Amino acid sequence: MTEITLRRPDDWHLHLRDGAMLQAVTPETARHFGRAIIMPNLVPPVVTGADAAAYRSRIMAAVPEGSGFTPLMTLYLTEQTDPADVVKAKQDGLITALKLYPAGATTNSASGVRDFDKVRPVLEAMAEHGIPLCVHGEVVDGDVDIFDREAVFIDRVLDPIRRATPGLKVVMEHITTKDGVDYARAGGDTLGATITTHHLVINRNHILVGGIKPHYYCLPVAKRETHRAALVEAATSGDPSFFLGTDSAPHTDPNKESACGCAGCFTAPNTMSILAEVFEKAGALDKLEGFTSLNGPAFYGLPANEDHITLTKGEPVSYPAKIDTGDGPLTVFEPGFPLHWHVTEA
Ligand SMILES: NC(=O)N[C@@H](CC(=O)O)C(=O)O
Ligand SMILES: [Zn+2]
Ligand SMILES: [Zn+2]
Repeated sequence: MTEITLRRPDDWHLHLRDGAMLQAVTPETARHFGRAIIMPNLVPPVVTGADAAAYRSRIMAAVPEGSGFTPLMTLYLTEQTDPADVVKAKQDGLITALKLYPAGATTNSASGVRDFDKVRPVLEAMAEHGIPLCVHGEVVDGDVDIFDREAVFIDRVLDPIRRATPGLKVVMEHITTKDGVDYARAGGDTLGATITTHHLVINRNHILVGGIKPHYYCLPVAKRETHRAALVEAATSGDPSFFLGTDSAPHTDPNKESACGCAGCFTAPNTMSILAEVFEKAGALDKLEGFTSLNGPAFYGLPANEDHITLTKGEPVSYPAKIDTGDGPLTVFEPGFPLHWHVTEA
């Protein structure tokens, strides 16, 4: 096969940031994607319906003219979140989901949840009104090894929350382990999982062997190869529980290439090329559309995009190694293999 046409894809987990970075990265996603779930971990975070409305306007101002890109807004769940504000924001069409960050788990998560009992009324209101909860699924306990934090979160936090709040729709964001795959697969209609582009490509050796590679450092951190293989198997299986959330998470080079570098991989520009390569290698190009364009909308109860994009296979394509932003240079994720597929019509 040398050409493939898909319903226009959506990105169910995306960081656009704010200010100069927002201006630089929004066109990179708007070029190929129809919609994206916009993460609320700004400083300060997007916590109220009014915050989401204001952020949405700033994003729309950065969307290139003629693009049909639609940001789907989320609120950052805190111990102070007011259930009534959440329900009103949903009813006003301002938000699509809420985001749960365990306090301290990842970039800008200081306002996240420490005591899960405190957010129970919000979770109950969300279950009642069909508002999905997107979850960064890692415990933060100092005694839990960073490579085990996802699996422990499922047992200690996620499973109890789901049992206590029947009907709550949950998305396990950016799963990185076979444990995550198995739990998502067994979870029925109210449980979905996003998988990033980079976790389909790298394992922990890519970060650490032959010198430390800060541009491969993200959270949850990439795990050993057996886990990467389980993610590829899940993404390419056609199981509607799994859909694309790139977690494209831009940080400038000085912030990545530092003694204490930020977590996040910037994959917006080349994600579709990388995914086509990964799915082709797995003999599953026919499953790409489900993963990028159909399973996500079905989980969120939204229609798939009406329009299409076409990818064509040819000589290796190159992407800029970096893009310039008003905040400084930003490195584009380098998959480490040639990319033969590129988007020829979008
Ligand atoms: N994934 C990351 O490594 N970083 C994200 C936060 C997140 O999604 O956990 C970021 O905001 O930079
Ligand atoms: Zn996260
Ligand atoms: Zn993220």
